[in-house]
Amino acid sequence: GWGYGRTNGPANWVEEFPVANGPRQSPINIVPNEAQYDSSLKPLRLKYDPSNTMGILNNGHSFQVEFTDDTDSSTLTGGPVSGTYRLKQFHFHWGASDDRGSEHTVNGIKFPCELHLVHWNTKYPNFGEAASEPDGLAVVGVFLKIGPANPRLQKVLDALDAIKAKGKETTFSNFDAKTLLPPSLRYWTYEGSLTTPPLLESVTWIVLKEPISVSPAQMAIFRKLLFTEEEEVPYHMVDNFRPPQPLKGREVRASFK
Ligand SMILES: C[C@]12CCc3c(ccc4cc(OS(N)(=O)=O)ccc34)[C@H]1CC[C@@H]2OS(N)(=O)=O
Ligand SMILES: [Zn+2]
Repeated sequence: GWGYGRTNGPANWVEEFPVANGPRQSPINIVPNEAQYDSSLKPLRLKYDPSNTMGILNNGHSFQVEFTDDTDSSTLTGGPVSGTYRLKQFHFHWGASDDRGSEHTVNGIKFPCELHLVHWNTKYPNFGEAASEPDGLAVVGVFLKIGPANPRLQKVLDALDAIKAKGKETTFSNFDAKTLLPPSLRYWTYEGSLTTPPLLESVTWIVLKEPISVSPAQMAIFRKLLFTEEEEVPYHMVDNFRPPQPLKGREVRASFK
């Protein structure tokens, strides 16, 4: 199956997923000077209920914290979207070293890690259905920048020992995803896709301008995870990011001047 290696990585995905060369692929390089300030963009409204936290899973490509999505208690509204989008999961992408790891870049700058909070449009019956609609998903991207250790991130990192190998999951409860957001919710937004197969072109991307901090020691904890299953030859889960894709004429809007 697909992965991030030399023979099954982002350059090969088009063989099985031809949409990889589609008109609205993600991630992209964001050039702030070319982003159009749009005064009609509304403030982003994120309301997360910690009691919706279900568990934490190593899916072999990243790890994700999953939320129950049967009510409107953890939602994204406002911002560039209309309607209500429910939080389904959040996950990360990171590098083998602190000089790379993010999917989106800013003026070509890579961050060591990028957080994605994945939400689906409640005008569709469920997450899977929404994922195949052009306005089905809204993903909030948050850059992580090397700095002081992030105490809110630490609660997630402390759970990783229990999900070291692909397919492992464990209980994880009462996590307030809001604590992973920076003070400012100023954002860039553009129409894009999933950044992993099936690369569906169903995502309204909302990339926050302000990063949150992560320490080098905390980055080392991400890198102890494995892409591989317990019985297999172990490969560390690192460099699980897709590089920026062609903009193909898309506009990137800014919620701020
Ligand atoms: C399409 C699907 C739902 C969404 C989804 C999928 C796969 C990879 C994904 C990667 C993401 O990561 S990212 N970096 O934010 O893009 C975000 C969402 C993803 C499948 C899984 C179930 C749905 O498939 S389905 N229709 O039920 O069979
Ligand atoms: Zn992602």
